[in-house]
Amino acid sequence: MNDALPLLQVVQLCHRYHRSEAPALQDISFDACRGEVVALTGPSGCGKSTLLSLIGLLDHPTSGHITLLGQNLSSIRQVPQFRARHIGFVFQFHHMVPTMTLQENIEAPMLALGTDRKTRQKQAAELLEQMGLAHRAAFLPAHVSGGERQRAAVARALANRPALILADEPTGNLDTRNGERVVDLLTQHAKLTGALVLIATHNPEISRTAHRCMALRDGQLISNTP
Ligand SMILES: Nc1ncnc2c1ncn2[C@@H]1O[C@H](COP(=O)(O)OP(=O)(O)OP(=O)(O)O)[C@@H](O)[C@H]1O
Repeated sequence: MNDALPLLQVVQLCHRYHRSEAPALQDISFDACRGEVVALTGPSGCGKSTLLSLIGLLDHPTSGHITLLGQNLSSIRQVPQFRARHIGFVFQFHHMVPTMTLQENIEAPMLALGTDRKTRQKQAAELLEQMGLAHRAAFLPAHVSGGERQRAAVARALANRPALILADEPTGNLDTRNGERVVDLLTQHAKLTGALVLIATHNPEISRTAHRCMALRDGQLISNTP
């Protein structure tokens, strides 16, 4: 892909859920580049999660198109593989597999791509170290703190070194200190790897520290400011 092109291009995106009267998204257009941290803000129900789910190939738009890494998402044949390779997700609730240790949870996305065992173990150990979790590698999610679980969820999202991280209220369930740590880790990752990080949030601190803030209201993009 040409590095001068935006990593993500969203063009006239509209989405209407089955049987709902008002559209969840209306005519959304924007570009975003490698290494950017973009906060997506707006009141509850304005369309933030919907936008992330369309960009993350979890749903199909009613109209408009999205280009990621130079590829129109509607033309992608092997969606699970594309998603696993290029997109990392962080949600408000961690969604870790409860019967797997933190190390195993972090290795899981690499296993899905067929990464060999030695590489998986090495990369998971490095990520655990970066997240300050090396001492928790062999613990089950239920046996660590909420902040540690969420950092492990961030590590899992970064495991395949995706070009795009989609984070939906990643600090919504954390206290201020743990929330800041999660955002710092995502920001550091964007800087080091050139990944684009999109964070849907109600947290004003994230909007303040992001490189750019996009505000939605009633499904429309009402501002897009550095
Ligand atoms: N699966 C669904 N079926 C029908 N309507 C939906 C569905 N998911 C969301 N909506 C509606 O789409 C609109 C946008 O919802 P969305 O979850 O994207 O908002 P949000 O900004 O992420 O909200 P929050 O900040 O509360 O998470 C809302 O009116 C919501 O009720």
